[in-house]
Amino acid sequence: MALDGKIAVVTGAALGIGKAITETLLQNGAKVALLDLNETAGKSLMETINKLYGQGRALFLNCNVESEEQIKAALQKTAETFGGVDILCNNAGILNERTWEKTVSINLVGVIRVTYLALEHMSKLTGGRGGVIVNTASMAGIGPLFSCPVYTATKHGVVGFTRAMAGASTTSGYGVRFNALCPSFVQTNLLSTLTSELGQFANLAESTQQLIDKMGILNVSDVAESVLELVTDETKNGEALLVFPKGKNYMTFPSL
Ligand SMILES: NC(=O)C1=CN([C@@H]2O[C@H](COP(=O)(O)OP(=O)(O)OC[C@H]3O[C@@H](n4cnc5c(N)ncnc54)[C@H](O)[C@@H]3O)[C@@H](O)[C@H]2O)C=CC1
Ligand SMILES: CCCCCC(=O)/C=C/C=C\C/C=C\C/C=C\CCCC(=O)O
Repeated sequence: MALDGKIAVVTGAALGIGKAITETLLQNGAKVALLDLNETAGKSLMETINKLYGQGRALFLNCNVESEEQIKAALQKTAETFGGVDILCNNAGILNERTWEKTVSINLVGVIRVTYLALEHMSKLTGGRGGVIVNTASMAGIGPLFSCPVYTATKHGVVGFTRAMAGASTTSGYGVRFNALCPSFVQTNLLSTLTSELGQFANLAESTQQLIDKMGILNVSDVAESVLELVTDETKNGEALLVFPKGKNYMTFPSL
């Protein structure tokens, strides 16, 4: 899938991995709607984008993925401004084992909520052009992080949702591919604030740090390049792409 002129929506676009995904999609010719609840960071990124790419390639929309109303409005504005939606990157996420219901609401329910509302614009069954959805899960969507059981559960949920939606799309004819991105540890605010967010599992902070030291840390641009692969390679549907500092590979699941 060539990206020239394609229209992308990225959630959690203002910082971290979402910011890098946004920059990579822009560099490859897409127009991007940046959805985030951090208005200060979102507007600042827009200023940079406008200087680099000129006006009209990107649009910042203040949107909390917990709000159906705000998501609907953001998708409508994107479709009106750019002329549809071809690519969705469900990337917004938090790690907080204290406010664990919020973690579920953003990381898992948020992905489902944005996906269903975006499909109204993207699915060929409802007048869309088809396209591709990439969900940022995590390697914790494949294996357990002992210090973050709820975060782990949400990411396993995202991988399962992505694979089931890929099958539903193929069988029903949405014309939309679905893939999950599963990075190991990435240098962002989420990782640097980790120790204060573990709640009742704070005693496991040290063993988690040992795991981080052992696995190493990715930079956001490596992760964004993997998103580009999942977006552009039209053979990929229902995949979970594992991304490590030393390389990447597609997860093989047991066939049932
Ligand atoms: N940093 C890491 O080591 C890894 C992160 N991930 C996942 O990558 C995704 C992005 O995380 P990072 O860039 O590391 O985090 P980050 O904290 O650097 O950035 C997250 C962005 O999402 C936005 N956001 C948070 N809640 C939101 C909401 N309710 N609605 C809209 N926007 C919201 C924030 O304002 C921020 O701009 C998350 O889903 C995370 O679970 C996956 C694997 C590793
Ligand atoms: C705890 C920080 C979480 C940062 C964000 C994230 O999603 C990173 C995940 C990276 C890798 C974890 C994946 C699987 C766990 C593999 C082995 C688990 C060993 C058990 C343990 O000590 O936790």
